[in-house]
Amino acid sequence: MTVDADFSPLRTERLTLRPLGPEDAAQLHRLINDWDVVRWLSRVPFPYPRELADDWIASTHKQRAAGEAWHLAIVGHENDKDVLVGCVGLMLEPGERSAELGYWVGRRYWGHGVAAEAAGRLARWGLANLDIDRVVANVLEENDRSAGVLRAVGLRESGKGEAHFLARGGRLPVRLFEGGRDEILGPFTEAEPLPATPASTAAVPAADGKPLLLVAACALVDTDSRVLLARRPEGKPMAGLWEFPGGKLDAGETPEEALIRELKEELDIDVSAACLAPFTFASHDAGKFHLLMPLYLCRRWQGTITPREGQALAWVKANKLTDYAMPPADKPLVAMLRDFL
Ligand SMILES: Nc1nc2c([nH]c(=O)n2[C@@H]2O[C@H](COP(=O)(O)OP(=O)(O)OP(=O)(O)O)[C@@H](O)[C@H]2O)c(=O)[nH]1
Repeated sequence: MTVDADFSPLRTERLTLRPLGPEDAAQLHRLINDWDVVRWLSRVPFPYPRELADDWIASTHKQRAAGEAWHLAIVGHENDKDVLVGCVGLMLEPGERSAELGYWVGRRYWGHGVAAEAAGRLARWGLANLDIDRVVANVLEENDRSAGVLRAVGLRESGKGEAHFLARGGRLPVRLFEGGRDEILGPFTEAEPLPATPASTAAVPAADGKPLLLVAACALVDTDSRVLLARRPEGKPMAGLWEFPGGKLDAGETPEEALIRELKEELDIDVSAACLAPFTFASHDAGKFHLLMPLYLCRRWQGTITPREGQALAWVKANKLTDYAMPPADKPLVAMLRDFL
């Protein structure tokens, strides 16, 4: 298997998505030089010259290094061996906060749900790790099978358009698809389980009849008045959104105690309660529950901030906070921080 230092392979139950290597060129060419595959693809010629496989594989590394596109090999496991079965890609749309999803699977691997499994994995990775809020795609008007794949990933049909199909030598009608974070990662309110311990839900329901979820959060502020944001990692509801470090209260904890514990667990820093200054709070209807989140300010801590849960971190100037996509509950907090700092 190709090991690419800049990209850790993504795994699903049956598949591995990894960067393509020169050794994939022959198999890639065997699979894609097939009219039944190419006729559905817009940017692929037919017949497909063997050298193009090498050139295209090389270009995928450049595009990934430039942060423009992530084209990956879909690798399955057959008779205890890894085999290339197709490709999947996500291409950023400059200035749009969206990326275009594309994929193809070799004919002999059709009918096993490979495309949906691979495309779904890459779409979820993209929403959690790239600066996008939407995944878009298009399929040739009569390509019902691919439309089904996109629906399985969580995209919905949003309109009609036209695209150039290289192998067919012209523009043809396409169906446009798109999906946002809620559709592809699952809606926050349904995916988010209520806390296992009742400690962070108040005994008395909120006025709207929903349990109150108590979360303590903290704006760590450095000497340049920048605020630390942490990105919710893949697998959590609202993955890819930026938030203030913190978390739910455990049984018997005060908000300060919860925060001190969370800051240690998430960032490996020691904070004393005396350094946590109450700043403001969020009160937000999150669907199944009502979120009540005190936000503290902290300018002093001990230790080096280290992302212990694999989360991306960013030190952000107050006037740049709105450039970061955050959960809806945080929006009023950002405005207050901007005015204060
Ligand atoms: N820490 C934090 N949580 C926030 C913010 N904004 C916001 O809506 N939340 C919500 O508050 C809840 C905190 O949950 P969490 O999942 O981070 O809590 P946790 O650390 O206890 O995580 P865990 O349940 O995965 O162990 C989530 O529903 C989260 O979406 C924020 O700025 N910081």
